[in-house]
Amino acid sequence: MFRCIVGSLAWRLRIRLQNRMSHSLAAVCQVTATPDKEANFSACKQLVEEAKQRGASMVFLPEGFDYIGSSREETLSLSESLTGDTVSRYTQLARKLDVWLSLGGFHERGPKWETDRRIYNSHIIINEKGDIVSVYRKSHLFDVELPEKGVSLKESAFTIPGSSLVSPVQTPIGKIGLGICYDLRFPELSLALQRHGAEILTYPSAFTVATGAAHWEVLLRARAIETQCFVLAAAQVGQHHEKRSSYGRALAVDPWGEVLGDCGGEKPGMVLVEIDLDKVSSTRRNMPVQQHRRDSDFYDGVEKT
Ligand SMILES: O=C(O)CNC(=O)[C@H](CS)NC(=O)CCC(=O)C(=O)O
Repeated sequence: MFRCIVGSLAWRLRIRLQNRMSHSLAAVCQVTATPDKEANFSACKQLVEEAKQRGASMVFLPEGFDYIGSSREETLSLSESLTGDTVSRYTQLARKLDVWLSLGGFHERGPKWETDRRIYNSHIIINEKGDIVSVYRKSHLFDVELPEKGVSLKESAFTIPGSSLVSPVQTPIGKIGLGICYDLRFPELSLALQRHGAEILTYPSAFTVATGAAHWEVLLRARAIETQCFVLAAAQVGQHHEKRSSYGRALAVDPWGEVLGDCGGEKPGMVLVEIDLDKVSSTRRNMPVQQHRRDSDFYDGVEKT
């Protein structure tokens, strides 16, 4: 009798632990998108299926998962609305596989598309039922010229900046704050999301090779350390077309700043990482930087000398 009770308790505990583990596995992916939307969907679908099979409850795809265009014209003409074919295929995939998705940067036609032909760069969260639960539109646009590094991109030539941050989303792996790529360079954004309750920050990206080599890992780890959040960054890797390549190294970082997973800089793939939210609470408890932060007046007011 006693052994039976102990046995049954142990069994239940094991199931509880297993559930907890399997509910907190995240798959952070990297892909090489091209202008071919069909091929991109099929490559991403394969990654999502594999991630699900390996136990992930949420899968992260990078900025430009839908496509990377080879000219401004092509980028614009391939864009769709949230009700278009591409997003609807992903909502069906999420429902069929019973998995959450972060679609890191969708080329979304703007509200006045017919007249101005402008798009948003939108990070979409889809739940396991296939509902869109959040859309964040990239608010810092990458208009950067680095002549000595061969980088010249002007995102604002075709993209409208989003007008606000969005509330962190409750998911099976934790509360997720949404950013996109270049947003990573603005700690104000990550701190604001942390203040609004984020436990995990996400920066799906298509970093250039030159800026990635210099800044990618440092920035991601810094954002994790400052906010004491997990940071998940799906990435584009390799050559998209004759004019553009991306740095890769999709990364998962824990709240202490340790790299938990790294997809490398070579080819498409994924890393599976356990999101243990106890790491968030213990890191914040042991070093309460958010409580030590002074109010914004303090940093605004510099004493005159
Ligand atoms: O253009 C598309 O289709 C998708 N969007 C992008 O690839 C964006 C805008 S050009 N890329 C970045 O923000 C790179 C940032 C970067 O490399 C850095 O901050 O160093």
